[in-house]
Amino acid sequence: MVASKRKQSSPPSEPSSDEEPHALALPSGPTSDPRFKAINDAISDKPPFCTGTMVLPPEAFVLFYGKSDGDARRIDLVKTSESALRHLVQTCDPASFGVNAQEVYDESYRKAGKLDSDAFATKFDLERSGLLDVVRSGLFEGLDELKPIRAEMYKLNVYSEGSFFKSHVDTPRGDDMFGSLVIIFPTEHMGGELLFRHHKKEWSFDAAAAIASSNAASPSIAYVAFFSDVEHEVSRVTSGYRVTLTYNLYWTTPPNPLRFPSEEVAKPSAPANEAALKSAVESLLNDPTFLPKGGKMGFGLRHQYPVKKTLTHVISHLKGSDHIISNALQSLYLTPSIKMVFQTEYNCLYLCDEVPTLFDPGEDEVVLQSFIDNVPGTVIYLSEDFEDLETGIKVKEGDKVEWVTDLTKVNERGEKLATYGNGPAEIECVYGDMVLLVDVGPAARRAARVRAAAAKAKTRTTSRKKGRW
Ligand SMILES: O=C(O)CCC(=O)C(=O)O
Ligand SMILES: [Fe+2]
Repeated sequence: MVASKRKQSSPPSEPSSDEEPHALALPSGPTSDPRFKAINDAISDKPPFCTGTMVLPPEAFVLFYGKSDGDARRIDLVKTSESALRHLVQTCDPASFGVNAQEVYDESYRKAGKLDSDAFATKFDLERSGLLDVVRSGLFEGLDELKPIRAEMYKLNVYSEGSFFKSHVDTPRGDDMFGSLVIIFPTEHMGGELLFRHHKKEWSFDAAAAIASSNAASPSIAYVAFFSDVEHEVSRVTSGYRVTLTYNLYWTTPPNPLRFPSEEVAKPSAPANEAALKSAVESLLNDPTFLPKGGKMGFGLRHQYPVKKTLTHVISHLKGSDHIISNALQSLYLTPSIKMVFQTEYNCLYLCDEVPTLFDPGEDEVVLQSFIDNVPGTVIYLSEDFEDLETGIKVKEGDKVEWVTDLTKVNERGEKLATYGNGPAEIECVYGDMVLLVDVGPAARRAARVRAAAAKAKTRTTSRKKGRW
């Protein structure tokens, strides 16, 4: 079948000549739709990062470094001198970054020194410091605070006067990677704040100021951990030396499940907004005018997730409010699924069940038919009265998607999946824009499901209370 010429009873508006050929025609303003207001109001994110300082024993600040046999040096990053730091800078290589799969050196984008992990050894022991537990509860909420994570050391960086790293995301090094951790040593410096941008919000962290104001009797490091799909940059260092260790953070399985605190032993409370969100979804499902004949609720996810070929791992790796939404739906016996979303020609979205590999980087348009022929998934028509006169395909009532939270970003083309990263993208692992889709069934059947969920929640509370008395 050739790519159909889509004809619609109300034709999609032609982009005007000064518009991008692929200007997004995404479903607009669910956040302002009164039916979805309560849900959107209940979705509040904690910031996508956590920061702090940590007092460490004196040996933790000792660093050995060198690039060839026999030339290793020792430096104590608490008591160091200007000349010792200058030597460290001279030993570093220029730090690169990634534009898609390419490694790039460009001092107008990133100016910093780096040592790979085979050129240094630090006495800072991340495992023993207990910092990973602090990071886990700083980044995650509810039961996710109990999920085990692991860190892999990545690089040592030195930002001397005039150094910076412009806006980027951290390149995924596996589909189980969720974050990055930066340790900033207490070497004197000014500037070099880490700035974050996510969904129209901005934050910054000034590690030098945090260490200075910690007033600890013993020296401390500063740390910042963040979801690595969140855009960030290091502002220009205006004086001194900013010495950092970077780690990639991964989900993992507990090495010894018996040692790991189970839900029964330690149960962090659910995030404060989860109950409000659940009751807002409940009210919507109870509304007989909402998708009366059935259909799907769609939620644009706020984070991106690293993917290789399949998407099956994503549902258990959700971050921030994405995770809270999925939990609320599951507690109402709904089964959300994750789809990778592409905008195609003719005002259509294609929601893929796996990562497509059919892109021709030279193609201007993502052609719907090539998806249909090659990737399992679902066509979503953004116009309600869509009808393809050639094939007779119509939007059926039961196929309708109501976008409950904004679908702000979609993947446009394969080549755009990876962008500016802190290293070259591994071609088989990229960040993707995704949505959470959930079939809600016709109104008549939904009420029973909501009642059953409410009854189950009540039984759970009563039996817990009984146990306690
Ligand atoms: O040094 C920092 O605070 C962040 C560095 C960074 O973003 C990176 O190395 O990718
Ligand atoms: Fe980064």
